[in-house]
Amino acid sequence: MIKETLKVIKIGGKLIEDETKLQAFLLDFIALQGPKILVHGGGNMATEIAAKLGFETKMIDGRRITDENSLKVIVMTYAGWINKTIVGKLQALNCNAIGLCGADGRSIISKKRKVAEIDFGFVGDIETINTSFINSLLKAGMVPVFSAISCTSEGELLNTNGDSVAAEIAMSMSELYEPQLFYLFGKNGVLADVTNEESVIEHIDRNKYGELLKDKVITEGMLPKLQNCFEALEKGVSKICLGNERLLSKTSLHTEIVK
Ligand SMILES: Nc1ncnc2c1ncn2[C@@H]1O[C@H](COP(=O)(O)OP(=O)(O)O)[C@@H](O)[C@H]1O
Ligand SMILES: CC(=O)N[C@@H](CCC(=O)OP(=O)(O)O)C(=O)O
Repeated sequence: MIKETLKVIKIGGKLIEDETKLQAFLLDFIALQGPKILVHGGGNMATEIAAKLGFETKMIDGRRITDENSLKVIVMTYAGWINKTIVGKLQALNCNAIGLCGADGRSIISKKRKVAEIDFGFVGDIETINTSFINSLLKAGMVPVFSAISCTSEGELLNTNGDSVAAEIAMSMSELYEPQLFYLFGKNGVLADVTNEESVIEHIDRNKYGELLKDKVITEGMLPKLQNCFEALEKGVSKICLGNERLLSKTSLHTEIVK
């Protein structure tokens, strides 16, 4: 049976905070035909708000150490201001968006990460995606907009990297669709030299990924983006691309992850 394409798009913090870039992206997004899901981060804004409240932010390998105070800040920032602002803008463009975190409709159930070498605090690793609930929204013509907050089956909200949320949704939805995954962030793609926007690496396979990790070409926020990509390709995601805010509309520079 040929499955319908489902586009899962993740937008990052730097894009969200730039009004012009966000609007350009949203116009491309609403023009996409067929079922689609938007996932957003917002790490930068959470860090700024936490600083204003006098809380220091610690990140390890692109993931936030989330204590009780930072959990409150991130829930308010991601599931509140950012999620509702994006939904409002999409509704203004006649796109029937619905904003969600993992608790809504038990859509993203996670488990608190066990303390190993690092105690990440209130950070969740995703266990199940409620594919039938998400599909019912899609079938009703809605566009789910997910913030990077998951929830345990006991109702505890947990911080979950937005890149992982997007990858897990794409992988799980492959039961029903042929998902494609797009990461839109502040650069033209994965760069061989992070200071040179023209140095986009057009294709990355497992071997190349290993080399890039070994040579520390991929660091910080790029790590969670690429971590799940090869698993996603094995688990039914048919295409994975990374690029800037115009990735959906243009054919110029970007990175594609290949088997
Ligand atoms: N090889 C690389 N190519 C591009 N960006 C990289 C690379 N290595 C590390 N990065 C960093 O990763 C960042 C993207 O991750 P992140 O800030 O989490 O994005 P977002 O929040 O927009 O999704 C880039 O802005 C850049 O600073
Ligand atoms: C556990 C963890 O790291 N969660 C991320 C979730 C937000 C996110 O992914 O934001 P960007 O896409 O803007 O980076 C964080 O709090 O930064």
